[in-house]
Amino acid sequence: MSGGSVSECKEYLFKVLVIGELGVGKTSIIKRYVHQLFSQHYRATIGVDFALKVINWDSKTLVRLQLWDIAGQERFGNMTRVYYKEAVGAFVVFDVTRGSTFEAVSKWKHDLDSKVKLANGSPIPSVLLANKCDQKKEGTNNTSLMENFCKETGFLGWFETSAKDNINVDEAARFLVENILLNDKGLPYEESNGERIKLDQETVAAESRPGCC
Ligand SMILES: Nc1nc2c(ncn2[C@@H]2O[C@H](COP(=O)(O)OP(=O)(O)OP(=O)(O)O)[C@@H](O)[C@H]2O)c(=O)[nH]1
Repeated sequence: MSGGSVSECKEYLFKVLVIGELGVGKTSIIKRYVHQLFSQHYRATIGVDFALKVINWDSKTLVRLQLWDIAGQERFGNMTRVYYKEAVGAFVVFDVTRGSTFEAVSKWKHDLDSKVKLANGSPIPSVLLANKCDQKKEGTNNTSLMENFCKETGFLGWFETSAKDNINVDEAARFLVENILLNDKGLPYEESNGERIKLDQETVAAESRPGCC
């Protein structure tokens, strides 16, 4: 009897945080990524919300990306330590139309790095999202400034995103997952088995998983 193909398949559950100031578009980015939806209507997130994206990464790897949408109003409170626990990656989001939200990025990054680490003590991989780029003033090019900022603050990289126009959302997620997989620190799904985090069924959207494993 031939065998082995099932056991060769790896499944991961990655907890990824989405943090940043109030109203920068955290919920919208997740909605765009998971449901391909966008709404102009603003409803502040209270506490934390979850969404799940299942990615057939390749023929042997399935990634369950659990996105934790942490309300901007939860800023640096005691609860963030609880929310951050066991995260293996993060997006820090700011709104390109509001400078104050960019100024707050360093604080979010510092808060993140002080509260969660990889098993080897390194900061978890994080990516900076300059959201609402559909509203960016024409002719502004901050590429070198942003690259320097990422180097100084320890972000792996940055993307201009628009949840509204679906710009770079998938690309940013792919980039982060690639880096998380390099660390390979996610728990194999069998070990975590859904017990670690109870998902709110109403906010969970799982894609079907054709073809993999
Ligand atoms: N033009 C534009 N508007 C956006 C974009 N992303 C989000 N918005 C709008 O910005 C507002 C806030 O978006 P949310 O996704 O609720 O922001 P949030 O960061 O989750 O807010 P909190 O949960 O309160 O911290 C909403 O009115 C969205 O429609 C974008 O890429 N472009």
